[in-house]
Amino acid sequence: MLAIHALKKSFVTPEGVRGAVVDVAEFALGAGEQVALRGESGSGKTTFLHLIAGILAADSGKIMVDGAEMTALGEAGRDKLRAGKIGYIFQTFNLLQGCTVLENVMLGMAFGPGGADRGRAKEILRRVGLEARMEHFPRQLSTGQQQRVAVARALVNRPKLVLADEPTGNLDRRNSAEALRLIRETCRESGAALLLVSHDEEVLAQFAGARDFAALNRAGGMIAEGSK
Ligand SMILES: Nc1ncnc2c1ncn2[C@@H]1O[C@H](COP(=O)(O)OP(=O)(O)OP(=O)(O)O)[C@@H](O)[C@H]1O
Repeated sequence: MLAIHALKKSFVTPEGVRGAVVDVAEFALGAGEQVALRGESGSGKTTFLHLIAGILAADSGKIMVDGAEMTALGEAGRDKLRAGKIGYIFQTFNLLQGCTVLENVMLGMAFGPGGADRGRAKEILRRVGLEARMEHFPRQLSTGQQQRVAVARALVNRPKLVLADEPTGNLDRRNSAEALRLIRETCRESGAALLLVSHDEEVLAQFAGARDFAALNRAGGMIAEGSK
């Protein structure tokens, strides 16, 4: 489902210093597999997930997603591959405040393989328990409900791979447990693989054998002060 080989990404700081942020030799995820990575702030985890999703272009290396090579594509090709195969759940939800719950989910479908499908959007919103909230705006929802919209948007296109970046970081303990359960259940139901990154030990404890992203990433994430 996901295979990564010799993946590298560096950034140039405003001071003109180039530093390696991601350097991952090998990483793989099987179809339907659920894996958690323990990643501290600054470890490069968001950059890693953005590379997999094709939001960022890699400097070198290879990322294969469901048989397609993300790293061989330009920006438009990466956007298309992401829309077709990947769902992304952000810590900050990334909902459009001027759009209703239903519109937020339908926008997520607009670039997907089947185009916008109101019936499917409603079905997934019912699945996450937001049947009565479809015409509400994000600000009218609790944070836990907003994250459920984000989960629905990530899953609406039936992606093969779901990436979750600190998905419970803005939720209290009860909502966090609920959101995690919902993410795992909906991924399982739709056969999507799940790659979740978090520093929350309670979240990580729910996954058998959560791995340290720091052990995987030879670059160590943070660009060191004064490094060249
Ligand atoms: N576009 C960019 N230009 C320059 N440096 C960047 C850029 N994006 C990220 N970085 C740097 O790369 C390093 C890792 O950032 P990243 O966002 O991947 O960390 P993270 O592990 O997700 O941390 P956090 O949880 O705090 O977001 C940081 O030192 C950051 O300053």
